[in-house]
Amino acid sequence: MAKQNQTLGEFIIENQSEFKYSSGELSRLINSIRLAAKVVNHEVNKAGLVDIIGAAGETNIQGEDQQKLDVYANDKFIQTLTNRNIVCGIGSEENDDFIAINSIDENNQNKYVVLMDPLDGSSNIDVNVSVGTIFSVYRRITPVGTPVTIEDFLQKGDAQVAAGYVIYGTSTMLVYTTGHGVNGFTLNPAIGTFYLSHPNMQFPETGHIYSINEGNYAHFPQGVKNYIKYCQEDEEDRPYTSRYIGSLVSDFHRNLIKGGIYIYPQTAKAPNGKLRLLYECNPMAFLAEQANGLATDGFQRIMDIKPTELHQRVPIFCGSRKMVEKAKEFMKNA
Ligand SMILES: O=P(O)(O)OC[C@H]1O[C@](O)(COP(=O)(O)O)[C@@H](O)[C@@H]1O
Ligand SMILES: [Mg+2]
Ligand SMILES: [Mg+2]
Repeated sequence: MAKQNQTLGEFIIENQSEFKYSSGELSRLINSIRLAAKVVNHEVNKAGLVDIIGAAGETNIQGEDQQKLDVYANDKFIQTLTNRNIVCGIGSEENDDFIAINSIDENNQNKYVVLMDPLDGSSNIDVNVSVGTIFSVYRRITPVGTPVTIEDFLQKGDAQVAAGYVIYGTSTMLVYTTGHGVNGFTLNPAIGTFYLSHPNMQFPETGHIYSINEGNYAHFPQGVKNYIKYCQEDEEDRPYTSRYIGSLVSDFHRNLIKGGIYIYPQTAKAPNGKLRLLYECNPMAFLAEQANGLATDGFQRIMDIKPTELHQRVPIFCGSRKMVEKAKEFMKNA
């Protein structure tokens, strides 16, 4: 039973037995994410100083200019996970291909793969708006003792054993699930410890906030246009409030606490939307469903989608159950 203000370390140990493969390895993996989050948090908090902000001068496989903090966060998470001798592979937004990692004994004994978005909301780094890190964890499907392959990464979201995010905002929080509900931990920067501040987080059944980049309105599918009109109508408990931070983690986190829906749909320009299935949409979908919410691509559950590529994109409708169901209705009837 989660105890308020329990430390993250205590919580991990106490809940280890809940996990069917519990051998302490997943706990060590979550602990290494905790460590990397603290290191990155320290750097993010300085994201006004000249040597921290701005572009790193490289472009990633998505064609985006990598920010210095994208690269820094990527390096820190890869380093920390590798040092813990716990993962056999990492897939990252900032690396074209997956990174195979052999166990220290060089017999490919590690069982987990991690997919991550090391710095989410990169466009907000230089303007002092909250950003995040997103992670998703799977057990490998190829035999232990052999090198990891792309198949270990292209698993449906339903096979995730853990997922979560770190939000670097007014406070720094780590929010995650291992399939037994969603819990949020706040970092006390003075002593560098995460404390359980948000036990058993739940999406309110419905809400009054919709989050979508309306700047793309002209290019949205008719179903999305109709749903936005519905949100803006002067009927019943509407109009809803439009809130869009432009960092998926921050928009998701606000809606998780207050009730709301986040939508990044397909557009005429981006027929599969913008967000990446493996390290943005699947982890948020696992969290959403574990918190009594929903996540679809407008038609089917995100976690039912069989991935085909490491960096594939999908449309996403995610948040309070009744709001996502309503949006789905509009997509179906458009
Ligand atoms: O500026 P847009 O097109 O609205 O996109 C914003 C979305 O893109 C993202 O920034 C993509 O994530 P990255 O910053 O990790 O590339 C999301 O966090 C955010 O919700
Ligand atoms: Mg992102
Ligand atoms: Mg990113």
